[in-house]
Amino acid sequence: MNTTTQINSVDDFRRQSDLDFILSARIGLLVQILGWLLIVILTGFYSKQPLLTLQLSWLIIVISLLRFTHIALHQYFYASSSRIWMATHYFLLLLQALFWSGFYVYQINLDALSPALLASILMLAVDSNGAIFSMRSKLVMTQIYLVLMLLPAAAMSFGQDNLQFLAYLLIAYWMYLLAFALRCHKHYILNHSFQLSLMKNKQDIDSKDKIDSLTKIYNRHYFEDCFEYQWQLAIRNSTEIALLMIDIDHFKTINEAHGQEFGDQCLVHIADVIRQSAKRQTDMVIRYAGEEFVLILPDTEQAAALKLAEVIRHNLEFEEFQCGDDSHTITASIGVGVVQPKQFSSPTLLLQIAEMALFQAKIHGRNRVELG
Ligand SMILES: Nc1nc2c(ncn2[C@@H]2O[C@H](COP(=O)(O)OP(=O)(O)OP(=O)(O)O)[C@@H](O)[C@H]2O)c(=O)[nH]1
Repeated sequence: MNTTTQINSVDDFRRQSDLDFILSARIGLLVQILGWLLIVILTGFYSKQPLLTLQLSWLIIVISLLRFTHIALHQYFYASSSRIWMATHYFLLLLQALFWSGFYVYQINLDALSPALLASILMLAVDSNGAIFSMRSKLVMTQIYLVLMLLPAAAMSFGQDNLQFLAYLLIAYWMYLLAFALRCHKHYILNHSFQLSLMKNKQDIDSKDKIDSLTKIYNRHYFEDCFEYQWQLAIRNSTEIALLMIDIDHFKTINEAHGQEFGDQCLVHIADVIRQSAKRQTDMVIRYAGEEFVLILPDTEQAAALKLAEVIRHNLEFEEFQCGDDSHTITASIGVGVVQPKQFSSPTLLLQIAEMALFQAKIHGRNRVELG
């Protein structure tokens, strides 16, 4: 089960803090059941009040089972109804807090110094302390939980002459827990903001490493990384791999006639045309050099590669490029190489074949496709 979502937005953060809140409640559930068993057995509460022990045991078991089921099913239902799911979680959690403070209040009215009362104070202290960490993702909920756990106990102790010291101790403890809760929550937020900024930096670096800033297609650096990989994949699968080397004709003249900005927009348009013409998910469009593009076509035969090269050449020529009032007809020469890579061969081979074919296309008059 994946408990960590990638945090890119406020919604992602809310989802992650909900999940942290839900999942960290699991240990608390065990503590509650164990704590209850120890209290009723070790303090003799069961022998004094067997019927009440059974009734309360049922109650705590039912609440714990409901909470356990709710936590276990979160992966199926949380996504579709996150608010209702969290509201139910809070409700069951607060019910459990009320169980413990109710038990304390009942004890104090029955016998102010019974062993079960002292044990339940210990339980309130242990559980509240554990809650600070497990609920660190939701500060308001932690505070409500502490109020329900400790306020009734403090108020009732205050009302008993011989237990007023306990009321002061509980209030002091409560203050300490509030400060501790604030600190834990602050750390939680800081940790996530740190992760978020790390992830953003990584995404920036990744995209700078791969993507050409002008045309937003893959850059040569990425091409060098992935061409070798595609080559090895083709060897492994015994498939052909095609490479189209596309060079824009007389681009220098375009720059000189219309200016650098027009030339830049022209390159963006060319990248779009190539990207739209190559429709397979596995096809890779790369800006190889200034006005030179490469298209890698994994698992593609010669006839299909030639057909696609012709489509690109045609689309470039017949969609006249327009930028403001200026327009220009773009033509490209395309060299096509297709090979079935053999063990221990180098991908440079395919690159050389396509480059030679491109050279042929240029010397045979440009605006044409040649096979290497
Ligand atoms: N606007 C713009 N021009 C670029 C960019 N990168 C390269 N160029 C220009 O592309 C032109 C390439 O010129 P050449 O290599 O002589 O090729 P060509 O003029 O296209 O001629 P042929 O390829 O022989 O048809 C140069 O003038 C470069 O300045 C760019 O990012 N933006």
